Amino acid sequence: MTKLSVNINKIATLRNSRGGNVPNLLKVAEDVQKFGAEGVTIHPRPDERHIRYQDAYDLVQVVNTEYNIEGNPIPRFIDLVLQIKPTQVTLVPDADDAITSNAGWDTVVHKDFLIDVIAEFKRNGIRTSIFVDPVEKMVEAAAVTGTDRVELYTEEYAKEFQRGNLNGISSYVNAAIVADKVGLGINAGHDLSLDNIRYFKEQIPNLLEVSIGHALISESLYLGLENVVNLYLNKLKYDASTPFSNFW
Ligand SMILES: CC(=O)[C@@H](O)[C@H](O)COP(=O)(O)O
Ligand SMILES: NCC(=O)COP(=O)(O)O
Repeated sequence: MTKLSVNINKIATLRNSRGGNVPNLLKVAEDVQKFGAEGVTIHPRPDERHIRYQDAYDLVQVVNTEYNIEGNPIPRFIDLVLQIKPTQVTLVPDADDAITSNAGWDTVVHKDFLIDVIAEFKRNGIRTSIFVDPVEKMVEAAAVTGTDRVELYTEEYAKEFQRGNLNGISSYVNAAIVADKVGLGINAGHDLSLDNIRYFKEQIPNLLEVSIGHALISESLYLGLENVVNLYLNKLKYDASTPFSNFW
């Protein structure tokens, strides 16, 4: 079975744009789990432009499914993860100024560093995953680091799928076969959506988990828009000349 972990970064982005607590991040985390999501993902970045480090601590009270924390293992991030001890940590090599994650690890070049960080997380009972491009060599080298899983970076797949190129899946299928061979579990994420998720899952049956944020939150807006516009219209039906017109 493939677990769905909902990335709630975008909820924090929206909240931070006004400085208050709307939308309420903890309530959204509670709700997505109530609606069936099997995990909650956050990706705090050093500038805290969306998820704040304090959010990561606060979420501990409400995440009762799998808690996945993603990020670049700089010292502050490592400390945060070791204090919280989430279900899983996903290591992503993103630059401080990256708008979003834009590359997987070079697991060959960074092998020694990854071995050390992963050992530390695993000593603390935290499952580990490394964000990688669907490149066989990177998956093979990931296995050497001792990680439990890799997360396949799916932006390229999503782009090709949108162009109508179903062959865009082939490097992912190969990477998944290699991961299986070297004993790594397979997660996937980035730009997965209602449009492209089914084909991905069909082609990679041993997919353990997907983390989805940007599209899922956007789709929730689109799919909820009609309902909310109508709720407002109903509220506005009140007419002062017939004071009881809004009572039904
Ligand atoms: C690793 C990955 O692909 C996601 O964590 C993605 O980076 C989400 O982060 P943003 O919500 O900041 O785009
Ligand atoms: N690990 C991927 C993730 O958490 C969500 O990425 P996206 O759906 O926001 O592109």
